[in-house]
Amino acid sequence: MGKQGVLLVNLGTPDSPSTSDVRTYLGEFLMDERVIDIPLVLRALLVKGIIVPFRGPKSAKLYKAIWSDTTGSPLMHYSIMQKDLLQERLGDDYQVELAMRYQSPSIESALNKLRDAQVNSIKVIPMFPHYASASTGSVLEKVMELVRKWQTIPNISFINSFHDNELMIEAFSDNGRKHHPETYDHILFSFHGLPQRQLGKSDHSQKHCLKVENCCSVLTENNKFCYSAQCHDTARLIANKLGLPKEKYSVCFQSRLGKDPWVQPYTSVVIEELAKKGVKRLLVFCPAFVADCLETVYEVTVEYGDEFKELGGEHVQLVESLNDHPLWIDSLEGLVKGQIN
Ligand SMILES: C=CC1=C(C)c2cc3[nH]c(cc4nc(cc5[nH]c(cc1n2)c(C)c5CCC(=O)O)C(CCC(=O)O)=C4C)c(C)c3C=C
Ligand SMILES: [Fe+2]
Ligand SMILES: [Fe+2]
Repeated sequence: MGKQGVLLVNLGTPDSPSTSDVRTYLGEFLMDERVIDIPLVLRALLVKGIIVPFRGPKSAKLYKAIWSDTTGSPLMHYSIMQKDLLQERLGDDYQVELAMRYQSPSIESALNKLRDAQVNSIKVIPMFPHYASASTGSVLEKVMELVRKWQTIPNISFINSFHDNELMIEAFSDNGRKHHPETYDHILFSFHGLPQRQLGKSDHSQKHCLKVENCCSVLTENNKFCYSAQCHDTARLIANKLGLPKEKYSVCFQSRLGKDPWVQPYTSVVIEELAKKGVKRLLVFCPAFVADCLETVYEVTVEYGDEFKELGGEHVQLVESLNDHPLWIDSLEGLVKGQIN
C-alpha cells in the first residue's frame, strides 16, 4: 500500500543559453553561501557586481555551443533520461521525481509532487558521487529547509555520497574500455574542483585535510567525507578495474573560478606537464559528473583539447559520462534500495 518516493537532484542548468537566462542561473547558483562561502555583503558584491555581469555573456557563448535545438542542455537531457529509466526499472511501487538545485524543476515543486502523491517515504539522492558542501550539502540543506515546514513530515533519508559504489565504478570503467585505454599514452581523472578553503572547513578534526602530507590523496577513516580523498579513491578504483599501473594515470581538478587556491593539481597544469613530457594521446574520465554537461562536453573536449594541441599534444578523448548506461541505472536502483557500496 502506497508508493516510495525517490527524489533525484542534480545541480541545474540555465533555462536557455541566452545571456539573460545564464545570468539568472549564475546569480542563483553563486549566491548560495555553500558555493561562495564568504559573508553575504561581499558575496553579493562579487557575484552581482562582477561575476554575473562579466562571466554571464562568456558562459552564455559556451552554453550556446553545447545546446541542442531538440534536447536543450545536455545536463537536463540526461537527467530526464535517468529519471525515466529509473522509474521504469523501479515500477509502480515507486514514484521518481527529478529536481535541480538551481533553476528548474525546483526542489520545492518535486517535493510537492511527492507529498501530493502521499508517498510513504522519500529517498533523496543528490547526483554527486563525492560529498562537497557546495553540491551535496547544499541539496540536502535545501530539502531539509522545505520539508521541515510540512505538517506531516514523512520518513525521509539521504544519500551523502557513493564514490566507491561498485556498479557506478563498473559503469565508468565500461565506458572507458570502449575507447581502448591501452591505445592512449596517459589517462586523466579530471574532477570538478573546489576551493581549498572548503576542504579545510569540512574537516571537523582540523587535523587532516591539507594539514598532513598527501592527506587528501588517500582515503582513510579520518577523512572519509573529504571531497578530494573520495575523488582520489574513485580514480583508484576505476584504474584498478582497468588494470592501469600507477604511472599511467593522474588525478586532477578542473573548473577553477576566481583567484583563491582550489584543490590541486589543476587539470590545465597537468595537461601542460604531460604535453612537455611528450604525451600525445590523452583519455579523460570526469567521474564527478554522472551526466555529460558543460564541464565535460565543452571544458574538457574543446578547451583542454585545444590547449593540449597548442602544447604539442595530438588528441584529447573524453570518456562519456554515465548518462543512460544500464549499469548506472542498476547503481541508482541499488542506492534507492539501500545498497550504497
Ligand atoms: C560535481 C559537483 C560539483 C561541485 C562540487 C561544484 C562546485 C562548484 N562549482 C562552481 C562554479 C561553477 N560550476 C559550473 C558548472 C557546473 N558545476 C557542476 C558541478 C559541481 N560544481 C556541474 C554539473 C556544472 C555544469 C552545469 C551545466 O549546465 O552543464 C559553473 C557554470 C558554468 C560556467 O560558467 O563555467 C560555475 C560558474 C563553484 C564556485 C563551486 C564550488 C565552490
Ligand atoms: Fe560547478
Ligand atoms: Fe582532505
